[in-house]
Amino acid sequence: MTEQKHPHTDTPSVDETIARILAAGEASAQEAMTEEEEAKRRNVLDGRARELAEADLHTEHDGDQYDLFERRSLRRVEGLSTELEDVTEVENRQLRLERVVLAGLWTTGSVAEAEYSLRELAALAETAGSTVLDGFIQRRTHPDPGTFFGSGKAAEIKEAVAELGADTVVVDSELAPSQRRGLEDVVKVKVIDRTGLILDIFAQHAKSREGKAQVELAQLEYLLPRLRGWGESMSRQAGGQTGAGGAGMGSRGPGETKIELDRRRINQRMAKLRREIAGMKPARDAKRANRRRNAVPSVAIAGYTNAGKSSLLNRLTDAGVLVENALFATLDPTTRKAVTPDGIGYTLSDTVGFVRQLPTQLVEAFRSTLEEVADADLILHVVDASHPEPEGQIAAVRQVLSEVDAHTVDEIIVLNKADAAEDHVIDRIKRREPHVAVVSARSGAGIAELKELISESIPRPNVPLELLVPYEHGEVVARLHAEDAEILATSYEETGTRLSVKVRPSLAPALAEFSL
Ligand SMILES: Nc1nc2c(ncn2[C@@H]2O[C@H](COP(=O)(O)OP(=O)(O)OP(=O)(O)O)[C@@H](O)[C@H]2O)c(=O)[nH]1
Ligand SMILES: [Mg+2]
Repeated sequence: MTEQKHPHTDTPSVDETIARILAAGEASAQEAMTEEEEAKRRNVLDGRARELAEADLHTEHDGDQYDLFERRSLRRVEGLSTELEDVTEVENRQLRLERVVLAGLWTTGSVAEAEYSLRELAALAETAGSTVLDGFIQRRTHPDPGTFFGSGKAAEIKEAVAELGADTVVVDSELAPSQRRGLEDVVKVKVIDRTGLILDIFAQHAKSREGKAQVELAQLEYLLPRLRGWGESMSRQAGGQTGAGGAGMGSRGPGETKIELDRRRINQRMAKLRREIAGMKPARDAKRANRRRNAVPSVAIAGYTNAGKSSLLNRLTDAGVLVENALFATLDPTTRKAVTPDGIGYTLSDTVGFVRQLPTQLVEAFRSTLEEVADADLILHVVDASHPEPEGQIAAVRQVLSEVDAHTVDEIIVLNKADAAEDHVIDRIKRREPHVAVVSARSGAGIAELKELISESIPRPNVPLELLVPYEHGEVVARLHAEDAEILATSYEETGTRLSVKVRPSLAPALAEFSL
């Protein structure tokens, strides 16, 4: 990511930027910290920034990663867009983020939490293809109703924007439409919020027809209530009809007609998308029903974005799924066949990553995809153990899981990136969680143990049978080996092969004639 990022020598590096974010946070925190604490926090920040900048490392299990090549070749090139003459031109559905300034409000919790959140916003912005120039945190109990930040901070942001030549301010919350507009009027460049940014990344990464439809639906849902803001600016542009005239006049002006037209078009488009998405469900349901009929256990991989879900899928199945050190690399679920060490087959699905404040529009639009997680026999909840605050990520993931009714499914916490994690963090989580596996998808450490744990945790064949299979029916023995049967004992007698097995209920009737 770094190679195309520094067209000017005076462009600050990400590390410098992140360091400044930290400095700003510290200034507002007014907390005395020991040197040691300070050094530790600084490392955490540096590490994060480095991590997203460093070249990706792939294992042989990740395959050729053709998608990654394609995605890289589509990355935005800085400096191609024309400056906005008028901020009211902002068009939500095609954000052109390039040189951005981040700003967040710190209302509750510790300063560290506010920083994690802003640092994550920096990673999100980078994933969307922009260069992060600076970041601000304001300590304030309530957002300003007009401009979100207080007037002093808003002016400071405006100065930074002008000085650094930023074209966008990204706010680390969801803004009310009027606040977004109010802040834009102060800083004079476009303002987008966290939700808009996440939607933009999803739009860039969606590949399948279903994924694209889901993202578009979420974007339109986000846009609809914000239309009024855009409409007002349009009529303002058209000559100020809404100016001093009050609501009556504004609602009858040409701008209003346009809003209504837009609104109707958007509603029609949303209805069409909903129908399309619903239309894709039967194929998925059929697949699921088929799996259920054959009693193939299903395991879903879920977890925070960038936790290593795709890497783990590749490690467990050699699937060659896209692995990228970017947020929301995977949007389209991939399902692969896997087998336990003792030969029981199961399906393993990779899913879209979660994030704090995952836009509700996305949870809704992706509901059909996420329902597969709820339908699984087991969830592998992958956690980046090298992250400074894994517990916060676990909580955010569980929040989304409960929104899609997946919180009752059996769960194994898979502490990934053990190669880069600190032991005390791993110990801390192990003490708190009942089912934990510690692995490194990168090095392969702990993978064998995880496979055993999966094997013990999925529904196993449970109908015990004693069979005597005549030698001329060798195909039956072969089938027992190939199908999901657990072979407990085998002996060879005069009249045939004697087997003590456990099979799935669906297979038992076919074996009745050989039963003892
Ligand atoms: N150090 C270390 N890095 C890892 C490990 N597993 C994955 N990574 C890295 O973490 C980054 C994210 O990996 P992915 O597998 O794409 O993560 P994901 O959870 O699928 O991410 P999304 O699809 O974006 O939600 C990549 O740069 C991986 O190389 C690990 O065990 N150790
Ligand atoms: Mg992934």
